[in-house]
Amino acid sequence: MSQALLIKNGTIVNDDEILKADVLVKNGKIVEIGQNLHSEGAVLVEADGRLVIPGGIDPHTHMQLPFMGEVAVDDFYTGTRAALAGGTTMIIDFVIPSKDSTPLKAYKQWRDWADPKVCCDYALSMAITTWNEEVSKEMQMVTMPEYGINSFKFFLAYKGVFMVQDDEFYQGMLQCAKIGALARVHAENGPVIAEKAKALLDMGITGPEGHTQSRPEELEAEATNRACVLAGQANCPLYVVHVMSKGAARAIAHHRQKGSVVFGEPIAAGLGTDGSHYYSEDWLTAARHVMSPPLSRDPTTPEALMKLLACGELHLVGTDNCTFNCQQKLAGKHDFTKIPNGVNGVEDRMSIVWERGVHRGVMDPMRFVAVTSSTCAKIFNIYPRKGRIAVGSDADIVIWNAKATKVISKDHHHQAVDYNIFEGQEVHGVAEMTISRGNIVWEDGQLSVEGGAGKFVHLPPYCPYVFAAVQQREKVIQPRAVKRAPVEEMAAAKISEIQNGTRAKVPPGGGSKISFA
Ligand SMILES: NC(=O)NCCC(=O)O
Ligand SMILES: [Zn+2]
Ligand SMILES: [Zn+2]
Repeated sequence: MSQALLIKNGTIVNDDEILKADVLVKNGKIVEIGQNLHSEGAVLVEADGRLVIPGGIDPHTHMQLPFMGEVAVDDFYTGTRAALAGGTTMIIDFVIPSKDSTPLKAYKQWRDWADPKVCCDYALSMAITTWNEEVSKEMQMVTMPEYGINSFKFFLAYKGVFMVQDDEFYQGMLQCAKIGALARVHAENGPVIAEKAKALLDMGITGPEGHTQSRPEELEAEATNRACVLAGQANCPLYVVHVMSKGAARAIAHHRQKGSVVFGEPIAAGLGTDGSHYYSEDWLTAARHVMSPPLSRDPTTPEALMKLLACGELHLVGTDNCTFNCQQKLAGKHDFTKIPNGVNGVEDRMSIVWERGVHRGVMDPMRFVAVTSSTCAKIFNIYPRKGRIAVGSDADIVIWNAKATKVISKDHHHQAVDYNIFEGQEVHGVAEMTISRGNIVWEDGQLSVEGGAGKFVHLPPYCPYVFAAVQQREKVIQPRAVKRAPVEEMAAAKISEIQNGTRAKVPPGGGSKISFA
């Protein structure tokens, strides 16, 4: 049981309100919000001049992911500690079964890895990397309450590794719709990328610049559009992970305007830096930025994505945190297709969004809370337990100092990775204190939390925020049969009409509904 906390004189920001009030926390929950609160024995937290916001939720991480022959260096311990230091109190990590595993086996593996190590709360989303009856059944199983999965991710890239074909993706989405789960998609055209990569290598382009040249933005936009079309055909809600380009964002907006239920997730990397690094003459600098889809080569993309987030065309910010040290990146020193894909972000996401969104005047603080926390809680069906400062909500709270600045650097970040793609960037907006489940875990630049302190959060299916419209649509768009007379009768009547050059007579016994004008 955690000690009671009384947060005094702060300004609470939710996604729809800003108010000055005190917040009382007991036993890991918010128990009272009001003016001039007192509580005997509670630890006082002075928040005058600071914002009191719901802890950030990162919807997209890959802690200790085995990928491309390496294992991501930020594990569930270092990764979630770093998250807390940056004001994120919950992550949603991806279970990614290898082609020869199954969803259930992989689920158990991820829980075994994560449960003893996590420092903040976490939930899981399941990737579907193979398609067969068993996988389809296990999808249903893991959406049961004891497992707590309510979303499945399909890769349209990484041919031969995680990629599924369009028909498998479509069938997977039909199953998602049936079991009340959200489909998520990594949208790139895997087969064409594989062709392009081979052609570039044949030309002698082996460096990280080949990574971006093999993955033109059009291939992300094409796959995003295709995914939205197929989701529409399956009447399944869709969530596009790591939206990296304007074209992909445009495809999402286009389908939303047509009535599709589709959400777009840009990531900290795509908002905070760009793809110019791939052309750096320093191989390591370029390789450190290798991720898929690549960072946009268009320098105006980060600001454009931020504006789309601000106006509601994009919805929430993830990180795709999947970190490989320089030594691991060197696996691709002679062949860019072998550079492990992935970058950092889990620690810096909140400050990057504040700096480039709120500080630069693109979005207001309520929208900041929406895109870093509340919308994620709504989409994954845990709102308002998470994502809101409200009585009854979990006490995952950040005391946010909008005036403070920091310079991001690998030298003092808390991640295990030995570089930072935001190196040297000065950001306004800093998590001064992070409270997780009612415990102060980050204060005065110090972390005090142990592995296993975080808890697994079960995500229930059939989230109304995601499913209300598609469920109603399902009723409206039921396939429709036309009632006709038996084809044999019709054929006989037609033949007789043609032979006699006259109208067919009603056959003995009648019964035909065919009318001839
Ligand atoms: N994005 C990336 O490059 N690495 C992590 C795996 C994925 O999400 O595609
Ligand atoms: Zn991906
Ligand atoms: Zn990812």
